[in-house]
Amino acid sequence: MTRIGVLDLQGGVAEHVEHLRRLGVCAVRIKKEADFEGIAGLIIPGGESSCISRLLRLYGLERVIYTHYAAGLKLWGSCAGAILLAKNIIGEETSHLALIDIDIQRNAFGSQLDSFTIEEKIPDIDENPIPLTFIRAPKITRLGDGVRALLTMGDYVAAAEDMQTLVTVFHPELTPNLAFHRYFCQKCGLDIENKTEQDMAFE
Ligand SMILES: NC(=O)CC[C@H](N)C(=O)O
Repeated sequence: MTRIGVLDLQGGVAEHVEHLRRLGVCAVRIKKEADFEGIAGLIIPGGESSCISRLLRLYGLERVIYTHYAAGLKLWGSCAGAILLAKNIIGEETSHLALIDIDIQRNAFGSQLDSFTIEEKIPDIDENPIPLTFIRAPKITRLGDGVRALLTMGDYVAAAEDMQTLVTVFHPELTPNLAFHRYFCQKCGLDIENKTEQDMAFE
């Protein structure tokens, strides 16, 4: 179980695969049930949550995710992925996978034009500030029991986790920084060396 899957239906797949590769982790593009074999974690990338949700159902992958989740698969949803994993989407009647007890508000910052990148220190993730890119990002507005905030910003939470699932409303895969990918791989039980980004750039 040393591989990490990236759900490859729509959205920012290649960027996650590249970040995992830079960490020396075997990344698997997940398109069908057989691809889940031997993965310790699954990244659900950013993109368009309604589109990814439709494709998940079309290809029968919701059931496969539930089965593997029940067997211990770790999950990370970035942006649209976080929306897909949330138990409750504000203003919508139904949720999608509903595997982490949070409320989330879609498109909470406005349109694509209101995208931005900031740097924040997130002590649980890395000792150095991490660049965070928000693109039509949601806001996490409630955390349920067993869910803890990794980054709170004013009136919303931007990153959170429970025992099995990590959610970020921003896109670590769109910056050169590897801290969130390293953290997720460690959450999945992978033995990631603590190499710096500079070390890896010269490999
Ligand atoms: N960058 C993103 O993943 C945007 C998410 C998108 N606004 C949605 O609702 O799915």
